Amino acid sequence: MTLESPLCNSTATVIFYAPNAALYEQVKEFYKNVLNFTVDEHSYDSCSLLANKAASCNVSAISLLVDEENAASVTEIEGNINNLLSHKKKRDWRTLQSAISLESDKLLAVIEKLKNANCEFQIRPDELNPFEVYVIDPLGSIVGFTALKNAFAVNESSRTFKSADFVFEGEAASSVRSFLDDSHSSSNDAAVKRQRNIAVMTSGGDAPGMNANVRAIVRSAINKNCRVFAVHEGYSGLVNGGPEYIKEMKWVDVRGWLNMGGTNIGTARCKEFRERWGRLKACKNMIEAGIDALIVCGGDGSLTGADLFRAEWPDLIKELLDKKEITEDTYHTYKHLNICGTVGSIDNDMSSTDATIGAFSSLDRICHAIDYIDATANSHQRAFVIEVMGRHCGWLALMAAIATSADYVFIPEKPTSVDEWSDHMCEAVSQHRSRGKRKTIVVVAEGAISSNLTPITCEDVKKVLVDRLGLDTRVTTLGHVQRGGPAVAFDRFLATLQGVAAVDAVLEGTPDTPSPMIGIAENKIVRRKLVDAVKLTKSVAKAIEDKDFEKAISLRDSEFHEHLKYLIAMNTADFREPSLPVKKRKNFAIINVGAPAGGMNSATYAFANYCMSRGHVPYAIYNGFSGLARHESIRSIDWLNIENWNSLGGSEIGTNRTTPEEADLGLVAYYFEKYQLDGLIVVGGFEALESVSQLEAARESYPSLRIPVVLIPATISNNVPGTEYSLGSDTCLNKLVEYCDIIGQSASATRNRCFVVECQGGNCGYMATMAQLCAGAECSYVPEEGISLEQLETDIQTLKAGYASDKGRNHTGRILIKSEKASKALSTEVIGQMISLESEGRFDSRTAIPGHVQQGGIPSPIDRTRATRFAIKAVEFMEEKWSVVHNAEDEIGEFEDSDEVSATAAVLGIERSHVKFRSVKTIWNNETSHGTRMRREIFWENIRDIADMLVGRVKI
Ligand SMILES: Nc1ncnc2c1ncn2[C@@H]1O[C@H](COP(=O)(O)OP(=O)(O)OP(=O)(O)O)[C@@H](O)[C@H]1O
Ligand SMILES: O=P(O)(O)OC[C@H]1O[C@](O)(CO)[C@@H](O)[C@@H]1O
Ligand SMILES: [Mg+2]
Repeated sequence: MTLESPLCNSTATVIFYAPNAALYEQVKEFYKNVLNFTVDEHSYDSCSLLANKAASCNVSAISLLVDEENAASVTEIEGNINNLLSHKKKRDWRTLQSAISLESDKLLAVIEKLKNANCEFQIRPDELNPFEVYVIDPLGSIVGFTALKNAFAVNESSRTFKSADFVFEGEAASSVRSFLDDSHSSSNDAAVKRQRNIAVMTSGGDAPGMNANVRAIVRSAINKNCRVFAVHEGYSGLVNGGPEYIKEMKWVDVRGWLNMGGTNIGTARCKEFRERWGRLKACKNMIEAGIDALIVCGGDGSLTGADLFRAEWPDLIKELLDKKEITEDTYHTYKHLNICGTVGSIDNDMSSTDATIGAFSSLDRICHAIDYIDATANSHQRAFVIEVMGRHCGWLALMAAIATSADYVFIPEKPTSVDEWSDHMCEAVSQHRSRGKRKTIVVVAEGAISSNLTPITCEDVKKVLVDRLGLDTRVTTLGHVQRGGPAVAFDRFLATLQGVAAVDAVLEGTPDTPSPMIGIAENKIVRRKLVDAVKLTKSVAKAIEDKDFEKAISLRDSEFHEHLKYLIAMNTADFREPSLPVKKRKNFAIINVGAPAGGMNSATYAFANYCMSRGHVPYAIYNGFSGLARHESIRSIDWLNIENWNSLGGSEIGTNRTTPEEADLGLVAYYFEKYQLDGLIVVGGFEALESVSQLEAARESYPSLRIPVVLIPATISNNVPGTEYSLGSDTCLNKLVEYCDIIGQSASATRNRCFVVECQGGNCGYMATMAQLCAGAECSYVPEEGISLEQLETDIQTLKAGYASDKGRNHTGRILIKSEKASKALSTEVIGQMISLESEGRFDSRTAIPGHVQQGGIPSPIDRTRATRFAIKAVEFMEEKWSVVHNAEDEIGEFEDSDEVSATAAVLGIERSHVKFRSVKTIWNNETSHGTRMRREIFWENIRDIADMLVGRVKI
């Protein structure tokens, strides 16, 4: 049914499905006679029809009552709605709710009508100055009317208030049904009664990003009509209970938390919770505080505790009932524990997720420290033994060793025997020294062991280096420095998305759904069964205990396994006998194309080392295709020359945007022939994709180009078709977020000031969107959306309202992010001036442009380690595909192209949860927007919605 309201400034369409005729009539009656909507009638007798309708018309609200029988269709509808959102970019969808803007006199007319019709409704904040009116339709959906131009702005308190009243998103059957029950039975307070109480806790060792996680949980939950409580001091807070430990959180309470290290709600290692009596107390305290759902952010220990609590809950609550400590009613209300884990720990030791919140921040601290130590080690020709945290997990040590090209690493998952470890290490170190290396770095995980499970300490390692190799050796234990400081961008992103997903998960949870844990697989946030994740994590510990190290490694995620294999190969490069027989050894080359991006040098480093370990000759083509064509700038790579490249930004081999056709395709092919190249890795952005596409298309004409070619996307814009991640985008994002933190601090200190920060990214709004999410900026303007005056005005109104409601120390610096190409007419400067003019003297604005700073600097550990992984995968791909393209000839010796052959020119990218090689031809022909020089499909749109939601932005 589509209804149009003459009361509205613009058409408001409500679409609904009611499972029976009586209810259908009731709803129609309500909209038609009570709210005086004009009715344009259609009848829908199935959920799918409704879904189709939803997909085909301009719907701004949807009202659904769904019974159990139709639950499956709800999923279908939600699927359709999501499709609709992603394809048609309709951003004004709200399920199970509608918000209608009216002139204030019309609003008063609505109130009159509701009164006359004897409807239950609420007016907020009060009758004298009403700006929001709510009424519940017979399906249980909230219809809101507001006299304000935009329903979610105004000021902090009303924003919280408003959003708290508006959402029953995606919950479908159970919540709507009980909403309906409540609204039949009782008073104006129905909405308040329906609110769920969600508690959030941080537990175990603190980790950067925990605050971002709590912030996202608090705001997302408030936005979904829930009350949120923080349990302070981890499980101790739950065991002790009471208002001192379990405190309600409001929207403003988490302001500014995004970039704070540690955890502001405290954490603990709580012995009592390990005991049943402690968990019984926790159970009672949770019930007394009225908590319906608990989200625990912590490491493997905390989530093991959470899983145990979940398993025991029925017994615990029954015991409380039997002892008459709770009533029968309470027992029934809280019979099922609704619990969810978000994984926060620097150790990255939890199975079923690629990363835990805090791990990459910690890795960042470690890499910085080792980069610094490198300089002093090099100066004195010393050896350094560096102990890093990670408890029983070697992830931090392994990744740090890769990112800093350490000489050797000790991790618990791959021990050697007591007799052998010193020989192995000494062989690697002495070979590196004999090739001219002046320094030695050995990374030791704090949980390092030998294969009989005896610990290997830094002092043990030092003794061997001194006694056997005579090296001047120092030990550095990095300690808790690794846990401190602000979260890196990735952890803010991970923590925020996990927080939002956790709130969704607990709201969708039913007694029958298994408790979830939120993790990440490559680039995709995933929901896993907590019980399985805990089981798998325990099995790693058990495998180590049983000395089954192969199994331990296989049980860690596949990325861990791969990284370890690659590190071992790279570390023996150039001195062990290559692993391939002579006849399989090849000549492979690497080239950089486009603007510089963090990680380009790591890719060259890993490419060269891995090639050497296999027996291939690694060539570098210097200064792009133009360098090759004009100056024959191609040389084989010398091991010692690239030794410190991992920590260098920019491109050591030089990069430019010239494509082979622009440089001279014939000459390029000639040099490929001359150097007998068997494969090429191109590292770069859009021009690199174009280059690979040209090389692939020219195979028919030039036999020397009939070789596998792999594009490793590398550009800060992250706009390369065929991937959701490009090298350099993480480094850039960190630079930008760091910059925004500093600018934000300046804005805060100056009190009434905001900054418009302009960021790079070409025609792609990815960087601006991510910076908005990770820096907590008020909004971001991107080329894909442009800047409408209406949106700008709304954003300025929100800013004004925000500054007006700031009090005392609550003054916060506000930042707006603008992509350099968001608008042809509205420059950053103009936007800044408009804000200043519109602010009527209440605040002022400044602009800030970080410019090319975003391209440079020390590459982030993510870019370094992914570059390593991708470069080695690319070599493996070339080894595998060489014969496919080399032998692609028909009977008379002509080149014979086919899908299989053309797919040997590939993009190595991340799409959702997978790392994939995909045909450049397919990507170039079907997925590339050649005019705007970027991928056609936008994969980060939901990130924009989340970023906006968490700062309460109103989107027109
Ligand atoms: N098996 C368990 N049963 C009950 N509670 C547990 C269990 N394991 C851990 N916990 C609870 O979780 C708390 C934190 O666990 P732990 O010290 O192992 O840290 P973590 O969550 O693994 O984080 P991190 O390793 O990052 O410090 C413990 O102090 C305890 O209260
Ligand atoms: O801070 P604490 O309690 O000394 O614990 C240190 C441990 O915590 C962690 O930092 C996180 O689990 C481990 O890496 C380390 O072993
Ligand atoms: Mg742990």
